[in-house]
Amino acid sequence: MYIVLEGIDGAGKSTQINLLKEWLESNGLNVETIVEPTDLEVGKLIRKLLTRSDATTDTMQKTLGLLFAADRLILMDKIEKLESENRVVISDRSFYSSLVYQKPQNWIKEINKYAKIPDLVLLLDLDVKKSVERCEGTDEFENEEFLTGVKQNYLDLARSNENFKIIDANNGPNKVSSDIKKTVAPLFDICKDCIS
Ligand SMILES: Nc1ncnc2c1ncn2[C@@H]1O[C@H](COP(=O)(O)OP(=O)(O)OP(=O)(O)O)[C@@H](O)[C@H]1O
Ligand SMILES: Cc1cn([C@H]2C[C@H](O)[C@@H](COP(=O)(O)O)O2)c(=O)[nH]c1=O
Repeated sequence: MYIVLEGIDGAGKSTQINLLKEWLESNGLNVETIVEPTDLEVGKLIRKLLTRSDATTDTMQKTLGLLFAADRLILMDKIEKLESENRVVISDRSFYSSLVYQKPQNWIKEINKYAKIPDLVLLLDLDVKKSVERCEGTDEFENEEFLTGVKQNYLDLARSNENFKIIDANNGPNKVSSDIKKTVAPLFDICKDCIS
């Protein structure tokens, strides 16, 4: 099972991944987490480029699109292997991030054609103002105008992809966590009504 958490910057993905992992493990499942961009060479280069003042220009976005796709491709064999060992793979972001942050969409789809489609995408939907407040502002993407477009792109994707579930990320971390558990529980035959 390949579960992905998506959302604009600061939506609470890493907080919720930790809580979800702990809860699934307490229910007897083996869980492995992964993060995009990775901490491998390409991922490190991406993190550096994200702080450049020209990171949102058309040319740099295409460059980043290619780098994100390459960084992601390295992870695909690892995900397959973990799944074959019956591990639940929870990922912080996926190719859907490229579809909403980079463009043009058809080209992004093409260069990500070998990326694995997640079984479930939990879209943490947060108000853009809250996102900007939560972020440190080190990356060029962390501004209200850019993230307003990204949030809309996510909602459009959620509408056209059945593997998406929208979670209201404006609530406190415990409420967000219980909403996520209720969404995930049926996949593993865990009692939904036992979640507080
Ligand atoms: N539900 C919540 N309510 C209020 N603050 C939260 C909530 N969830 C997370 N935070 C805080 O918001 C900040 C960003 O959270 P987190 O790192 O989990 O988000 P993220 O989506 O992984 O961020 P990024 O996209 O920047 O990696 C942290 O300071 C975290 O403590
Ligand atoms: C995978 C991926 C990520 N991004 C952007 C989204 C964020 O602004 C940063 C990643 O940092 P975070 O710690 O997850 O906030 O990169 C992107 O534009 N395209 C992608 O494919």
